[in-house]
Amino acid sequence: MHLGHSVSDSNFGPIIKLQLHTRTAEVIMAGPPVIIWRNEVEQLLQYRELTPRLEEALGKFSRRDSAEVIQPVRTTVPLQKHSGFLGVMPTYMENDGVLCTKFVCFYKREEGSTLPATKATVMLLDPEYGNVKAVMDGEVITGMRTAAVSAISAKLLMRPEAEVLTILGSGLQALSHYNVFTEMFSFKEIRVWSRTRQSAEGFCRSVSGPVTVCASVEEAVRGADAIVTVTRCTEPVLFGQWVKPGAHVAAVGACRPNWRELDDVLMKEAVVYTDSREGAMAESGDIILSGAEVFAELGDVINGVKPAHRDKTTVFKSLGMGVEDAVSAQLVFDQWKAKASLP
Ligand SMILES: NC(=O)C1=CN([C@@H]2O[C@H](COP(=O)(O)OP(=O)(O)OC[C@H]3O[C@@H](n4cnc5c(N)ncnc54)[C@H](O)[C@@H]3O)[C@@H](O)[C@H]2O)C=CC1
Ligand SMILES: O=C(O)C1=NCCCC1
Repeated sequence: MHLGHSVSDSNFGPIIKLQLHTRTAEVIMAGPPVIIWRNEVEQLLQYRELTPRLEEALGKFSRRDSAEVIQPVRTTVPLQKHSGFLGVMPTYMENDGVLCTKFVCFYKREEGSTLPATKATVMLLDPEYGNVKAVMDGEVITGMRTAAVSAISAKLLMRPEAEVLTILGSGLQALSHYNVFTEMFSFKEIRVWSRTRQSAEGFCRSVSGPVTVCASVEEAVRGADAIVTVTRCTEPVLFGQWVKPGAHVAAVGACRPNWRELDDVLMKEAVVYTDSREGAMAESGDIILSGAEVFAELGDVINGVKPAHRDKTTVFKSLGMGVEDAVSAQLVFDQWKAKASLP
């Protein structure tokens, strides 16, 4: 460390009358964090760049090397009056110099509510000095990184000859999952089920290709090779008796220990993979209440330490991880700087 200039009161007031490191002065003079809001995040984040970074990050997380990733299970604060939770999701990636926190509020919502299930903000910090470098809208990041991780699970666990994809739910996650699954795979048929035909039809109008609206979950999932569950339900909606043997299920909703999307039959018959074992044991009602065994993390498969049972029925139980937000936010920030021609 070399010492920089002496800064006098006349320049900076009483706050800094110190020998400052040149770098410290730069940080202080760097000004407020940049704000990168929804439209800009949408323009800057692309699956083709995001997905390989997420795959690498899942592998790093599962190595449990504190120089690669420190990411505790998220802290949740109940917002009882609003049937919701605040989740705080810090992550530090020492080797990559990435320090990040996401704040995400998520809600159970009343039957028929059209309010969104989640609202999120992401902060990127300088790990050496602790100043906030960027504040970003977290909605697009949450939508895209969650869908991209489900697509990674399908790449690893779905049968290569898969033809039929079913999406249960028709909200934000349904849309981001449709986008990345159709970008990465070639399905012959895509089906959607939602609680009302109207919202399923609205979903079909919002996407670029043909989607079959199904009247029941059973009709939607019978014979499907890949099933994505992206609902806000708190009781099982997908039952094992309807699921084709060898199908792959990416289960994204039900992120509280007493919430369910999948029934016990499916949980016990399938080989169960998660993003984080600790997260799953703390937060996943589908795992905790069914007593199903977690076979592996996705990162274990990526690292080659656990097999991908493509021949069997597989469930990827996604809870969402801070490291996914950290990698996404760093990518957005890098792209933003490149666009602004900054170092
Ligand atoms: N694993 C992860 O990393 C993440 C999980 N999530 C979870 O994914 C789920 C979907 O999120 P979004 O698409 O953002 O929500 P959204 O509110 O945009 O869409 C939710 C969908 O679930 C349907 N739904 C609501 N209650 C239902 C019920 N009782 N039975 C069946 N369907 C029901 C709605 O009609 C809608 O189609 C939520 O549970 C959310 O908490 C969200 C972000 C990240
Ligand atoms: O990882 C996330 O972000 C979320 N996970 C589950 C619930 C809402 C947000």
